[in-house]
Amino acid sequence: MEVPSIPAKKKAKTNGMVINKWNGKAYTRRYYEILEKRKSLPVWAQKEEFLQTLKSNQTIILVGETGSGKTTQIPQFVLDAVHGHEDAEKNNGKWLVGCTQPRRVAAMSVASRVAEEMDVSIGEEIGYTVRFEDCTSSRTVLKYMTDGMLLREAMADPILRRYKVIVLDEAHERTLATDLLFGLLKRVLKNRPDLKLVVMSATLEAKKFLEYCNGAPLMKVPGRLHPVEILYTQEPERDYLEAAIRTVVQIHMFEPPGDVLVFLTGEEEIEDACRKIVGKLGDQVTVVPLYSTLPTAMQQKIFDPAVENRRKIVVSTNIAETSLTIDGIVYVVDPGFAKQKIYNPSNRVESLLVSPISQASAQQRAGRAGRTQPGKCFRLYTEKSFNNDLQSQTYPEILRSNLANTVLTLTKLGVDNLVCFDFMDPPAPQTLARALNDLVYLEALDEEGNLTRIGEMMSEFPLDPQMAKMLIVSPQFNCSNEILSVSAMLSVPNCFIRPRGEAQKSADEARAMFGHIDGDHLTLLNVYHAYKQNNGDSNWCYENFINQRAMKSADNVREQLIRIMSKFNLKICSSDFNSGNYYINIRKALLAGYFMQVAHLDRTSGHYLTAKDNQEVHLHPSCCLDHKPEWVIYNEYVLTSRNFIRTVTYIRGEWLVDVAPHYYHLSNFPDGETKRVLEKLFKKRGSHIPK
Ligand SMILES: Nc1ncnc2c1ncn2[C@@H]1O[C@H](COP(=O)(O)OP(=O)(O)OP(=O)(O)O)[C@@H](O)[C@H]1O
Repeated sequence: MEVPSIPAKKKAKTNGMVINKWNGKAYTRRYYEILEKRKSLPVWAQKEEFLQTLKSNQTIILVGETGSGKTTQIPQFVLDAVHGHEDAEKNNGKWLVGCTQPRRVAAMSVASRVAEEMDVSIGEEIGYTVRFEDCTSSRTVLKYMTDGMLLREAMADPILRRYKVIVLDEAHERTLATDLLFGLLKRVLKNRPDLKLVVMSATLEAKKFLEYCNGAPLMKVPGRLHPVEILYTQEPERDYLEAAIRTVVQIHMFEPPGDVLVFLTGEEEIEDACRKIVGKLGDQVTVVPLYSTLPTAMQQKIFDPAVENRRKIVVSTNIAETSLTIDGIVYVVDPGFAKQKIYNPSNRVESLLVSPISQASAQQRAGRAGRTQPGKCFRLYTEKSFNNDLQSQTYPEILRSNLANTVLTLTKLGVDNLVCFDFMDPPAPQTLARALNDLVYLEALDEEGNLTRIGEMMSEFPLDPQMAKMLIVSPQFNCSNEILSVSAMLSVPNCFIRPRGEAQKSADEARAMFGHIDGDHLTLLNVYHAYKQNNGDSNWCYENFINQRAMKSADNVREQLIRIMSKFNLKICSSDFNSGNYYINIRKALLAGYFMQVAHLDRTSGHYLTAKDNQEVHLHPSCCLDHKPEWVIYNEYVLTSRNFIRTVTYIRGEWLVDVAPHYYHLSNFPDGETKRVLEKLFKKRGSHIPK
């Protein structure tokens, strides 16, 4: 593609008004106000240089400090440069500029900001797509999206035909999807000389990108709009949560007005901190939590302006770490920890563990202050610790993840030889082998590693491979309707509201009413059915402590999954509710997807052991089972003070032999109590014991 020089601004004047070329309307006063601010951002000083570099190169690496204007401005510069003379209407979806973000909150909020800056409506000329939500139209010319969504698009359109320019933002975060996009785009660029790639990163890892994108020019954008003062503690803190709360109180007492952003590690800790801050400061402050499982509308509350004379305190996980501008934030409190994914391929356990953040993360966090005015960042660790103990970069996600989904994606993308794929950091062979193995067990790949018909279908579902498999086989168990509902419920934030204080008991009682004797998956199904029977009534939700927004999302997700099922002519069916098999069929279908996530009760110790890997696990406190069945299936492995399994359902041992004999094949089963029990089961069935 020949990138034309920036077209001279078309000043179609009507009655002295300048018309917005994207929507044909006169610019509002707000547009000009924002434009003045935009022009003061550091990237503006290098707009010409950037456009020239873009014109003469296929790939550019751009590094800039947080707040220099990369995320909001660069895609707009690109848009101006590639814009032909057709307006958005005429373009009719023919071409696009895409900008990826590692996190959905950022993709959504940055898109809104850019729509405001361009004086157009969000979802029209500027849009976003995140998993299960597409806010774009045929007029869209600039699309912000999560990196995972672009990867999905590549599955349907491997050369990303519609894109003229792709901007990979926050590349230094090294998320799994961004890393895969790197490798993929490298191939696509070779086949599409007209496509351009802009890689944007915070300063630190530029060297690595330069080596990887051999020959691409590096452009540096120095400076930021407002300064951020960094303060460290003199001594290490023993309890970071307590220290964070204390710091918030001190900021409130002694610092001038300005809102506060506190980084903590997870939902429970955040809710706990919010309660304690309110306990100490009462209605002098407005405290707003932010974490990924909070429904979108609740997440948006962080952007509500603070009530007059009240300081706003946002308590968030690291999802607020990059790309987000929360107007009014002056102070950042950074205890230096985050939950990070870790994966152990030898026992297939992927879990989240609270660990120290990297220097790169710390800088991103500090960068959330000083965006719309000067700021301060309180690091709750010593300067020495920052310099000596924190790793400079966050360890790439690809090196600490279960890669089953990745392997499925790459296979679908036509990458036959994974070992030859140009990974920036190649994953451990053991992890790749494990992923391949799991996909063979799930029948997504054949023994030669080729995608099967089931694998083809699985790759179309935006779900983990096990859930996709469960959906695909559910018609065989005559319960696809129910499995759709369970999958939808598992894909949205927790539907149970559990307020602190007096209402907690009533909430627990309400939840118990939905409890199903056989476990949590069926409890979720009960909630979904009850919600539908009550026509999604908001009073019903309120009275039953059910999160209506989560339920609405579940409905939406379910519709999307139905569309994918229909595409493959997968039957939507149910067993007779009054038949004895209604729930049995559902539990068997659950097992047909999650047969690798089964635990067996060890009668002597009273603990569960995961099948095959013999890891000791415990039922999570949220589990609704009132007894300990011999065999259970679980949705998630949670590593905290103990190893917990969460969202658990009772299954029968014989079903393992019926539903997944290939996995429970005794020849590759480690010796121990579980194997002995399985041997008995095989014998009881009269089936030949596979050796
Ligand atoms: N929603 C918003 N409200 C007010 N100002 C905003 C908003 N979004 C962006 N800005 C302004 O634009 C500046 C640049 O934001 P942008 O996200 O483009 O920076 P960036 O260089 O990508 O930083 P980062 O890497 O931290 O995301 C912000 O510091 C802020 O001054």
